[in-house]
Amino acid sequence: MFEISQDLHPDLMPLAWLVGKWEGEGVGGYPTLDEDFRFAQEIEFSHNGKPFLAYTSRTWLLDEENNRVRPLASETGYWRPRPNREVEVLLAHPTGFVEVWVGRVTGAKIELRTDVVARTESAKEVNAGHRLYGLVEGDLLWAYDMAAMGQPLQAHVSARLRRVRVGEEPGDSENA
Ligand code: HEM
Repeated sequence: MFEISQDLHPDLMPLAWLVGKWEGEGVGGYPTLDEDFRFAQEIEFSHNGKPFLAYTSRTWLLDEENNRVRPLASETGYWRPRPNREVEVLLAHPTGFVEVWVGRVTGAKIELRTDVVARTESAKEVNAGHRLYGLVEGDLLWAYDMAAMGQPLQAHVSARLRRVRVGEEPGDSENA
């Protein structure tokens, strides 16, 4: 992630509440899966003074004692604010997808839908997505619905994350 504190670009004001590091737990499932699951998640939003946020998310399967059993999904990309509180998001997934998302920021809520989902020949069938992000009681809540594996758009995962760091951490690069 980016190195040192820079002033937040003014265009980022609608997204400023995301900047920092978040950790928490979530739940997931899908009609094509045998079992629902619980996961741990860490998200980081950072900036380097330019008008976009860099974003990474990592997740781990949780067992009943909240131990991290194995890594699950991860994703990385950029959040690009546009005029009139619109936002464009680019995401890449190690499972063979790249996505272009478009949406809108309304206060401390962001609603996104996929404009484009591209996938490699070996990736599973994912056709569209919808995401909600919101700041609730100081926590980041998010939910992801997907249309995949021949199923209509419906819930796949959702999570509630606590803020573990506000803004940039000076010397971040030393910890990378
Ligand atoms: C917090 C994020 C996510 C978590 C924790 C998660 C977790 C899981 C788990 C545990 C499975 C069951 C199979 C396995 O163990 O790999 C699964 C299946 C799947 N996930 Fe996710 N996922 C997440 C995000 C996503 C995203 C962003 C996409 C699409 C871009 C996606 C697409 C799929 C697909 C297509 C399947 C296969 C369903 C099937 O085989 O029937 N997931 N996910």
